[in-house]
Amino acid sequence: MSEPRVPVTLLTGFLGVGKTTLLNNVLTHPDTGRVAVVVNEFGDAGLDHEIIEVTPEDITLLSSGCICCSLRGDLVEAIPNLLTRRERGELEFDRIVIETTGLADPSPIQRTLIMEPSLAKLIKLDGIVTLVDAVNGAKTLDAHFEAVSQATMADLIVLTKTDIAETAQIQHLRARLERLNAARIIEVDEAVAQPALLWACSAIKQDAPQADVLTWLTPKPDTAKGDPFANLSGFAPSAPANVAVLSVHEGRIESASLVVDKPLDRQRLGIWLSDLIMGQGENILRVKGILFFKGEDTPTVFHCVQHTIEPPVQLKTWYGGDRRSKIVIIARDMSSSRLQSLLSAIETT
Ligand SMILES: Nc1nc2c(ncn2[C@@H]2O[C@H](COP(=O)(O)OP(=O)(O)OP(=O)(O)O)[C@@H](O)[C@H]2O)c(=O)[nH]1
Repeated sequence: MSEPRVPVTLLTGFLGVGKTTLLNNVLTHPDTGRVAVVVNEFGDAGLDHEIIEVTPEDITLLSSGCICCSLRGDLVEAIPNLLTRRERGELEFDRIVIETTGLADPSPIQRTLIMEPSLAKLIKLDGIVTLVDAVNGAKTLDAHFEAVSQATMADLIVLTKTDIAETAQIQHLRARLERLNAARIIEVDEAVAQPALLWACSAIKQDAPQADVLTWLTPKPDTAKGDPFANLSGFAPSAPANVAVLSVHEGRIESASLVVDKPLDRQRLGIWLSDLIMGQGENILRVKGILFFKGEDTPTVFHCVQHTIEPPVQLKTWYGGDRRSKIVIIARDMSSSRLQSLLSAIETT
């Protein structure tokens, strides 16, 4: 059965990173289908909706506030309104992009999109795309936890302003981001040339190709070690020489990962996950994984953000011999040994 829900992409990134510029490039690309845009602007002086180059009817503006803290109610109304207008034939679109304010923490928005019953039946969160400025990104990560949170939440990170950044600056920032998040990192030119890279970048879908699932979970196989899951957590085992000392904000972020050889019990794993989220939800930025359950031929992919568990999805196909479950936790203000011990409890389930 085809997916009736409309895919929604959350486009985030700090103030001035280049969200509107990328969106304009994507919307005018001949390969981009029909996209409805929801723009959230902070304060009364927002102009983004005036400089986005799609027809005004295709843009819904949520102004004077930030959707992560005050305007989630508006979002709950804006999306059904767009879909009603599509049903009436007033608008044509196949996907929705929400451009957040630069100060937005994506996790509460993500929670609204997944958990709000009136939205969950209409839309499917297609992925969180976070833009990071190659010139100013390092300073922004130093100064703003929102920027760290945006980078940590991403299913895909797009480096902007690479045209005016030094090569060393880009490498340095990449290494720093890789320590925060296992998500794939591309440069803005790639996204402009091939906008489809921005879509479906989360692997939470039944027909996700195996390679995409592995990239989503483990984008950087450590070929030197011959173990594709050596970088499972997205954190390098030790800081590469060119990585700056982490900012106080990044210092609050820890991660841990686990690979389990034997098939898991679906019910018990569910209890483990609920206990984790109920007990530690405030601090859990992300849990994601691929799980092989007893008696099931294909694995199940899942992810959670803070208190939100997105409904797990069992993949239709899986080839190859590696049938180990792999789980990553990224959290703030929790030690990696604490995370590791929470994860280890899975092995006794
Ligand atoms: N050189 C260069 N400039 C860029 C790039 N992307 C964006 N800019 C410039 O950066 C400035 C901010 O870009 P916007 O697209 O408005 O950024 P934004 O993230 O939408 O900004 P806010 O909505 O204020 O958060 C503009 O002057 C853009 O022309 C890029 O890849 N390279």
